[in-house]
Amino acid sequence: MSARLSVNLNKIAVLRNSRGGDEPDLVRAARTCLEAGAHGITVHPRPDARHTRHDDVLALAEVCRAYGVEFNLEGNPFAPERSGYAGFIALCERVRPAQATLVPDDDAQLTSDHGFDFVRDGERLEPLVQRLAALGCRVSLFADAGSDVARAAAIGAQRIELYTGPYAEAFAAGHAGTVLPAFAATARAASTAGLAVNAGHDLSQANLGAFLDAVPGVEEVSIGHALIGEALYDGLATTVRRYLAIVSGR
Ligand SMILES: CC(=O)[C@@H](O)[C@H](O)COP(=O)(O)O
Ligand SMILES: NCC(=O)COP(=O)(O)O
Repeated sequence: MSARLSVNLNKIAVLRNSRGGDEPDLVRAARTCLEAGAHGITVHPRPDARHTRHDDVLALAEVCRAYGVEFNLEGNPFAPERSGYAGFIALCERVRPAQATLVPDDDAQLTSDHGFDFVRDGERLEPLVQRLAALGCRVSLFADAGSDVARAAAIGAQRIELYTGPYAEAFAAGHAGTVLPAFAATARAASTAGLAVNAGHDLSQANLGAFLDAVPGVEEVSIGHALIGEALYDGLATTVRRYLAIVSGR
């Protein structure tokens, strides 16, 4: 089984937002990725709208529908709605993404930096997981290596997404081998509990292959920051094809 590649377009939105206006255009970027063979599109709108915004979510959901690929919407279901941000569940009700990935990130965080504590958060997650499942969304929960993933299965999630930030850091420091066993063990525990496994955060062309070789059964990787950065040098379509070459056959 090859892992599928969902391209996160948040960073294109950051560039666009830095000047206002519509360029670079997220819909064009999504089409470019999909025509290059990407299996899906991911965005993670934040309540402060510093990346993708409500209108982006609607437009990208439409593009994914038109291409027959999965739209993966990420967000914190507990973040309160505010002007310009309807709230994660309301957004899911509006666009019914193929996959809703719940992430416990606060406004103050620069980026996502940990998974859920399923023992502590399980009770309040459960009704939201059920609500999203009733909308027809596959529900994936952001999870740290070593977390109690059986509890994620017990509250009705269908997948976990392994938070790979610590792996990327260890890889960059030359000691990926010290953290990979925990990721592999968590993936195996997820699979035993009936959960499929996604992975994401700071994955790159440099570190992706070693991760997929060591961690069994990863079904999808969502990649944005490194991919969009690499695309500045090599072009978006070429970069997506390079990621596809890495994931294929693993
Ligand atoms: C859950 C996750 O890891 C991604 O959604 C990541 O947060 C995207 O990157 P930015 O936070 O830079 O948008
Ligand atoms: N879920 C992870 C994601 O969408 C992309 O994370 P990153 O590659 O931007 O760090």
